[in-house]
Amino acid sequence: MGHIVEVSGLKKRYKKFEAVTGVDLQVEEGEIFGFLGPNGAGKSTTINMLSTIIKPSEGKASINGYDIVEEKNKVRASIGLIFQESTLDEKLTANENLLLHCKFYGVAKDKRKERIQEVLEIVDLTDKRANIVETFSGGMKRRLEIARGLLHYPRVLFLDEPTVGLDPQTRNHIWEYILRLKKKAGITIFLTTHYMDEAEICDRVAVMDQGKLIALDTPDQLKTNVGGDIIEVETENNQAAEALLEEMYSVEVTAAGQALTFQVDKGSEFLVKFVKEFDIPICTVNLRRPTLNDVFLTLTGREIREETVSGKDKMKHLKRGPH
Ligand SMILES: Nc1ncnc2c1ncn2[C@@H]1O[C@H](COP(=O)(O)OP(=O)(O)OP(=O)(O)O)[C@@H](O)[C@H]1O
Repeated sequence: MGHIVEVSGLKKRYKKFEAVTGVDLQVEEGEIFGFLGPNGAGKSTTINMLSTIIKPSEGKASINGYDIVEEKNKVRASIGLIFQESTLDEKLTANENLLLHCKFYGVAKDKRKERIQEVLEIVDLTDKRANIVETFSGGMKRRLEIARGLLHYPRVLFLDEPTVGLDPQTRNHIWEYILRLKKKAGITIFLTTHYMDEAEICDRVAVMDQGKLIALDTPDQLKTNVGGDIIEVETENNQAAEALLEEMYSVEVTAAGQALTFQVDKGSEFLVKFVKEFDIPICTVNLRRPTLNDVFLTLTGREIREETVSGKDKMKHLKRGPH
C-alpha cells in the first residue's frame, strides 16, 4: 500500500509563469501535513491541483491510490475541501446546507440524518442546526464548513488557510476541532498556512517559496537544522556592530527590523562573554530558541511575517466579520 498522498514532479504553468515548479512529497495516513509559505508561494495552486480543481501542467499525483487526472471522480469522493472563501448558502439553515452536500455526494438517504448529527457534534454546532447561516459568526461558519467537508467520510481533508481572517480565540477553537479530527481514525489533514503557530501544530511541514519546496520535515527537526540559539541584539550603531560581530565571532548576521540576528551554539555562555567584551554599546539583547520563522529566514534570507497577509486576506476578513 502506497502513501495516502503521493506527489511527483508536479508543476503548474500560467502562460510563461511557473506558479508551481516541481513538487515531490508523500503524506502518511493520519498525518497533519502543513504547507507553510508566504502569499503567492504556490500553496493554493498545489492544493487545487491535488483536489482536481485545476489540471497540472506536468507531473503526477495520487490521493488514496487514485490518479488526480485519470481518476478525478474517485479522488473527489476521497477528499473533503475547505476553501479560503466560504461556499455555504447563507440563506439556508445549517441542516439544509449539510443536507444539500449529502445529496451532491450521494450519501444514502437513510444515512443522512445520522451523518449530519455526527459531524455537527464534532464541531459543536448541534444546537444551531436549525439556524440560518447568515446569522452565524465567522468562526461558526468555518466550523460548519469543516462539518460539511466531513459528511462523506473523506480520507483526506484539504484546508486552505483554515483560520485566515479569524480572531485568535476563534483560531484556537478551529484548531481544537482539527486536532479532534486527527484522533478520528483514518483522517489525513493537508493544510496550507502562513501562520507560524499553526505550522508548529502539524506533524510535518513543507516550507514552500516561489513555487518550490525548500524544506520538508517535522517542525522540531526543521528548527534543529537551523542549529544553535538565536541572539537578537540592538546596538547604538547597528551598521558597525554587524561588521564587528562577523569579524569577532565568524557569524552570519541578518538585519531584521531594528535588531541584528545571528546564531550561536551555546547561547547563554556566549551571552555572558558577549556583553562583557563587545565594544559597541548594546541597547537590548535577547536569546531564544529558533522558530519556524528562523527556518524560513535561514533558507531564503527573508521572513514570513504575519504582515505578509495580503489585501486579499484583509478583504476576506472584512467579509467574514471579526468573529
Ligand atoms: N489563474 C492564475 N493565472 C495566473 N497566475 C496565477 C493564477 N493563479 C495563481 N497565480 C499565481 O501563482 C502564484 C501562486 O499563487 P497561489 O495562490 O498558489 O499562492 P499561495 O501560496 O496559495 O498564496 P495565498 O496565500 O496568497 O493564496 C502567484 O504568483 C499567483 O499570482
